[in-house]
Formats: sequence, C-alpha cells, structure tokens
Amino acid sequence: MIRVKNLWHVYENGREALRGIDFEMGDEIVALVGQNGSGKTTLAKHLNGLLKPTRGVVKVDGMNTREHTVAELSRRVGYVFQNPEHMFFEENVFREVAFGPKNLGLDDDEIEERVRWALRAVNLEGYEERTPYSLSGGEKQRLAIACVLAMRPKYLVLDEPTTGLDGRSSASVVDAIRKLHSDGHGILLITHDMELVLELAERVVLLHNGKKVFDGPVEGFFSLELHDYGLEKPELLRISERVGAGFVRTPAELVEFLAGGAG
Ligand SMILES: Nc1ncnc2c1ncn2[C@@H]1O[C@H](COP(=O)(O)OP(=O)(O)OP(=O)(O)O)[C@@H](O)[C@H]1O
Repeated sequence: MIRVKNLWHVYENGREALRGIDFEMGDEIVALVGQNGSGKTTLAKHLNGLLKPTRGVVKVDGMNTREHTVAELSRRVGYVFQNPEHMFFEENVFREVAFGPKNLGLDDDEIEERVRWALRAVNLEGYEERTPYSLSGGEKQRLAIACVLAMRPKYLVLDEPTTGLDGRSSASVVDAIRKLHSDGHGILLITHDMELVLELAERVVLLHNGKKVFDGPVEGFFSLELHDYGLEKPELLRISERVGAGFVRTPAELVEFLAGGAG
C-alpha cells in the first residue's frame, strides 16, 4: 500500500501546492485529476521521494519516504514522465530497457530476462534492435513504460500517457496499462483526459487548489459539477445522459442501450 497522511508541500517561494492530503492506494488503477496547478505532479513526486513532505507522512509499503533515497523508492514506484521520448539515449530498444537493470548491478542473464519480460508486458517483443527514435508515439510511450518496468516496481505513476497520441496509439497504451494492472501493479494515472478516466480508471482522486475534494468511484466522480473544477464531461457521457442511458463507460454500452430501446 501507498499511504499518504496529512501531506503538505510548500515550495521555496511559499506556494502551498498540497494542503493536507490523505490518500491511499493498492493495486488499483487510480486516476489523479484536477486543473493545471492543482497539485497532481507535486503529489506524484512524493510517491518516489523526488519531493519530501513539508508536513505529514508518505509511506510506500511501510517505507517512510523521508528515510529512503529516490533510488530505493524508485524500485517500488516507477515514474513515467510526460513526453518520455526526450529521455531515450541508447542506440536500440534492448539497450534502452537494459539501462536501469544494468545500473542495479544485475548479471547479464537477469538483465536479459527483465528486458524480455518488460517488452512482452507492453507488447514490444520483436522491437529489440529498433532505434527508439524510429518508434511511433504509442510505441515510444510503451517503451518508456518498459524502461521503468524493468526495475520491477509494484506501483507505476504514468503522467499523461496518452496525450498527443492518435486513437490507435492511445489504444495500444491503454491495452498495456490494463495488462499491467491485471499482472498486479497499482497504477496512478495523472491525466486531463476525461475519456481516458471513463475508460480505464477504477477510482478517481480529484485535487483542487492543493486539496483533495473527491476520492471515489468513477460514476460518482462524473456526477460532480465538473465545470467547477475546470474539467469537462466526456462526450460519450453527455450523449448517453441526453438519450436517457445514464452512466455508461464504453460506446458499446450505449449502443446496447439504444439497441434494447429499438427492440
Ligand atoms: N518548483 C516549484 N516551485 C514553486 N512552485 C511550484 C513548483 N512546482 C510547482 N509549483 C506550483 O505548485 C502548484 C502545483 O503544481 P503541480 O505541478 O503539482 O500541478 P499539476 O496539477 O500537476 O499541474 P499541471 O496539470 O499543469 O501539470 C502550482 O501552483 C505550481 O505553480
């Protein structure tokens, strides 16, 4: 479990980015949402110790982040940053994914085993010899996830994993996230994409001005007045409510409702 208790984060300029956050997560897919500047990245950076609490406590599987290094915590909480392609620097995909495990000092067999496993987890088997720059947007995002996965973290923080991707690339990333979740990883999804929240999340945590204002099921989240938080309901939900279908999560569910009504 990740446990955050009464977390305050005040930046050096005095900005109170987090004001008393309580938050827990296990092996779920949790969407972390809120408008620009609400504190999402600040909260996420506490989970692998990149930031330390001004006040309050963050524990990852019992490890207090004040007492452990980023290197130690990163083995539990893998952080995939936004626009990760800027971080690739190896000549091929295999070496890119092997970089982290090599730094852990593992032997060659273990490194190879981890690289193959991580590439399989994100459906990039067969890409070992490709240069990272030749990959599509969705493939680059999945490569970035594989690089972090090779460290075998229990939890993954994914910052805007589908932003800027076309439909097909985005779907490939969604598939990879689902697979990781079914393999037992807890996933914190930072996103502005409400369609993605509707499609993928099990739970939603909403931040507003550094405070947690909602933490609960997806259906409850979408019944909030989202405009008050600078967010918009997905088009699918707006349509389904207009036609009286209520809460649906996929176009297929809406079609099913409509087909039922017609019959
Ligand atoms: N290094 C910093 N120094 C001072 N203030 C900062 C720093 N980093 C972030 N902030 C401020 O803290 C607040 C929370 O920022 P944060 O990046 O956590 O928000 P966010 O919800 O992730 O936003 P976005 O959706 O734009 O990424 C903002 O007001 C931001 O300007």
